[in-house]
Amino acid sequence: MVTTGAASEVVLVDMNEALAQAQAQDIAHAVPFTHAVTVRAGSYAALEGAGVVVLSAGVAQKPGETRLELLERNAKVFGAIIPEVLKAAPDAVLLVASNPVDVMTQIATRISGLSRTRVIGSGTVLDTARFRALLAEQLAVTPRSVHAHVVGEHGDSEVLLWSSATVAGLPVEQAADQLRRSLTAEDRATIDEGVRRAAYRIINGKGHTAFGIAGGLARLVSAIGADERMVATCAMLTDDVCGVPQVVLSLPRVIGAGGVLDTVLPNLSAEEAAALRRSAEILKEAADGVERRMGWTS
Ligand SMILES: NC(=O)C1=CN([C@@H]2O[C@H](COP(=O)(O)OP(=O)(O)OC[C@H]3O[C@@H](n4cnc5c(N)ncnc54)[C@H](O)[C@@H]3O)[C@@H](O)[C@H]2O)C=CC1
Ligand SMILES: CC(=O)C(=O)O
Repeated sequence: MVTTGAASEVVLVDMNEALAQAQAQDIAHAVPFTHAVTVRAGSYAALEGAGVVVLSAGVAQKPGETRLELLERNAKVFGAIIPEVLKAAPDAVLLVASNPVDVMTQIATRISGLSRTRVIGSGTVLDTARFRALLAEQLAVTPRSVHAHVVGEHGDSEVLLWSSATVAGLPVEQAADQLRRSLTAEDRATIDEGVRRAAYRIINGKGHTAFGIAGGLARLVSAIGADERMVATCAMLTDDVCGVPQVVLSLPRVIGAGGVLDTVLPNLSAEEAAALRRSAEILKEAADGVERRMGWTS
């Protein structure tokens, strides 16, 4: 947020106060090279007046662990922090990053009691970025010129929408032909694996992922602050996805002041629709299970 000027003030709140202080100081020392942003650590009370609160507290995956395995532990963390956040910043948009981000968005919606449009999960924003980056590399163009989306779970069952992916208005296969680049079934499988398994690989190498999600969250904060009506694949509680009712997952959403302003359902091939339905079923089952175990439903 500091390097892009997404906010004028950034406050870090963490149960580890010494860590929050140290991070805030370190980041503040980058400000002379970036934008006019103030950065500080604080208690929940310091969130007063915040337009957006990013929820990223909790535990992260260890090497080999799936995102869904974090569910129980992070649900308890949200039970503790969301009431505190809302006391200080009752009008903020909640932007959820903690994993499993889709189900955590459902939990945040329930605990906060806010309108579903004000509780956004970063969802597959990062996977969409990874898809665009890998396709761009394959086609030798900049990722900004690749229009492609990942929908469904931010996790193992996510769905890469190859059928609607375009470059210069052309389906990617035709663009690859004109650009004299290979895009065989094998290339596509490599890209699919590269997107779907990216977090596992990065966590194996450095213990956590940070830069990609930071870029995505900062971009979403800008879009909300400036009422941009930017389309991004964010997670939100949705009435029906391919026949699965009341499920939180990612679809292209219009993001602006106040949160999610609208949702667009892309054209899906039969295979993509079946995969999205499967992803919705997995998330629904995980969310229903944690709601039962936390005693929120009978
Ligand atoms: N949505 C996405 O695309 C991504 C999500 N993540 C998720 O974000 C979360 C955080 O990841 P990292 O920053 O790498 O982990 P981390 O362990 O470095 O940071 C988590 C922080 O939460 C704090 N915390 C824990 N319980 C708390 C409580 N009750 N109140 C206040 N603070 C509390 C800890 O003190 C710690 O500093 C994880 O769930 C991770 O899986 C990480 C990267 C990408
Ligand atoms: C950690 C995580 O969810 C990611 O980098 O995709």
